[in-house]
Amino acid sequence: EEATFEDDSGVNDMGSSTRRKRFFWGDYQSPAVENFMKYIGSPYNTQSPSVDFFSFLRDPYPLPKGLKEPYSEYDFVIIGAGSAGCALASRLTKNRNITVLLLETGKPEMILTDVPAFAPTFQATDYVWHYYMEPQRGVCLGMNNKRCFWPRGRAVGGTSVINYMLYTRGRPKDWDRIAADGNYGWSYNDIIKYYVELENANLGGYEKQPHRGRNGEMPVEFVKTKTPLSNVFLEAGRILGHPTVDYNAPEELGFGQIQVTISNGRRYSAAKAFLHRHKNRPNLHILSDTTATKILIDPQTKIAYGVEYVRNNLLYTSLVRKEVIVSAGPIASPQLLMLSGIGPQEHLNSHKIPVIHNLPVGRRLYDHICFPGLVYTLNATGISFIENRELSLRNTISWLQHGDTAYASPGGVEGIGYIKTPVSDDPEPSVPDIELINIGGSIVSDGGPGASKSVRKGMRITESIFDEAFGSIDGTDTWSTFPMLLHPKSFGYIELKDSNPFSHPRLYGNYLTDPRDVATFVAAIRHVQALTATAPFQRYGAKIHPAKYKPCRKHTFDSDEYWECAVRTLTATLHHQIATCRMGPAGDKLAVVDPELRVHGIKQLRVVDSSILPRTISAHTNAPAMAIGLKAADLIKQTWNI
Ligand SMILES: Cc1cc2nc3c(=O)[nH]c(=O)nc-3n(C[C@H](O)[C@H](O)[C@H](O)COP(=O)(O)OP(=O)(O)OC[C@H]3O[C@@H](n4cnc5c(N)ncnc54)[C@H](O)[C@@H]3O)c2cc1C
Repeated sequence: EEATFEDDSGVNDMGSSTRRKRFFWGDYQSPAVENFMKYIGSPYNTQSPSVDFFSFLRDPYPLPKGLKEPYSEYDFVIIGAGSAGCALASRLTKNRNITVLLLETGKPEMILTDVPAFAPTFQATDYVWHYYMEPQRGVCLGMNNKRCFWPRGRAVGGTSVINYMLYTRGRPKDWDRIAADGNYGWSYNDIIKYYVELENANLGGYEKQPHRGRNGEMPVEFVKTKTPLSNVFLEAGRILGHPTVDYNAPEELGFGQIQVTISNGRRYSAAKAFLHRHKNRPNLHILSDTTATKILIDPQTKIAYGVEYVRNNLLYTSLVRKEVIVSAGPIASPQLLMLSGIGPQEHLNSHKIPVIHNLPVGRRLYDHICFPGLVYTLNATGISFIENRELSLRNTISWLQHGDTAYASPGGVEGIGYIKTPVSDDPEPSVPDIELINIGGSIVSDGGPGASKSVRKGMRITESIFDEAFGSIDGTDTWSTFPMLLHPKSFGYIELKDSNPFSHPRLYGNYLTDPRDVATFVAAIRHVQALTATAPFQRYGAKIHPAKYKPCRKHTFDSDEYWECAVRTLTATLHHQIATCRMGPAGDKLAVVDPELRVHGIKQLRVVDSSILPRTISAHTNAPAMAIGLKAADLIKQTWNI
């Protein structure tokens, strides 16, 4: 399969020549999505530019007045306007003498992406990349074709446009361990500065603490509407010795009310926080619907000097005076490096990609998986989120006016609890091995007649597995917590499928290949059982639902073997893939970038996004990605004295 280019070179309106060719690439088609919702993320198809029926609802990023084409040269080109890329672009362009081109495959956000409750729905649209993990024996057994779905955001704002908006920073020890590996400048004391810088914390009672920021662009708040179950979780936690805390505070482990990047009931993406207010900067050019296909690197000098990208079926080249920065996220960043000749030599050879530098790109991948099947029935009605009850016209109007009601809820998540199970082998008491995600409902809450079923669909759970396990309680009042494995021993990797920049790479999760990961899940489930046995939960008659899963029929309900099988059936990722462009000092055999995020062995090229995280951290990865973007801006400014 080969790309063909038809010459259509032109001179742009600024008088500088831009290499511009018509672009065709084999058979790439937008992933098929079956319903109306696809149009809000309007299909992306390189064969014919799609008509965007909803463009009038989107928030456009036009080039500065009078400029019809981008310049042919910039100081920096940033590939990917995601959590990290937006933060970085905002800081670099503060200096009006510095020009930045920000390239993004996806479209700008729109009014519907602002609604927190719709978060799961976007996984059916072209606001995400529809990646699937390669089949792996013994996991994801309950998912369509036994494959786990790995969506990533495809929008100006990246994954922060479609994520669940939970705000977590990680434990101090997580960051200190990254620094101890030789990554100077990445200890907790170094990184907290960037969390404080980005936050505008409005957390009744907590915001005055020294570790919180009040002057940043990103609102961090509590959710306005909660169920009574939110306090039940905290109360039960205290009974079992988990204090109620600001879980983002450095001091102690505990349970806390959820903190979110939502303000006045509206999602705050990285684009909203970092780009909107700066979109008129003449030195920041943002191109949406634009895909970088190659980083241009001189094979002799190993200097990155530009980027090739496709926009409206035309192939462009932009050169850089200073650096190319790859912020395309943990799947696309390693893919783009490999397509550009940086990666494992043998692997690149096998795809006939000329090798510029041999590095272990994509060879390591950590992820956070969880188990969404721990569902409790209750003896009362009207106390949990149920879509059919909550997403009413009255509540829509209230949300529009006051930013409240279930529309403002991040998918029903109400709290987080960090625990250290008895099977943890981490000698450090302050590092948890499980995060409990407290839900004011469960995966059956969006079920029942006419409901969206969007969470189970987002996870790609098959209808038959779901119905057999949960059909009898679908759409009823329930409580649930998703235990998330924070520091898996198992890890995967990424490889190219081929050399087509529009192909999806091959993604290998290797979930639960280390038996200690299974043991941690089982220990977490036992802890939740103890939690729900306490008086606060028993006031509501909380009773575990004995879900029947086809692959687990031979196991007795509630045996360790049953739970292992259940976890292997509903193996759901929380989408925190990291480490595919791992950071590490020179001499670290697994490192792709150095502690200043420069690609080892290549000049003028950095990776700035969640892919650089070398180790798992006890956190969801949006806040860390934004902090990485801000820190990278300081590193780059130091390098160039700007
Ligand atoms: C469904 C879901 C829910 C999540 N929920 C949470 C949560 O509640 N809290 C939390 O902290 N984290 C959450 N995460 C994870 C978190 O949002 C991401 O880890 C984080 O946003 C990643 O930031 P990033 O900058 O590394 O990459 P991204 O934000 O993914 O940005 C990469 C950008 O690059 C673009 N791109 C890729 N290739 C190219 C190319 N070739 N040319 C141009 N552009 C390109 C992409 O379209 C994308 O916009 C969630 C993730 C998912 C998928």
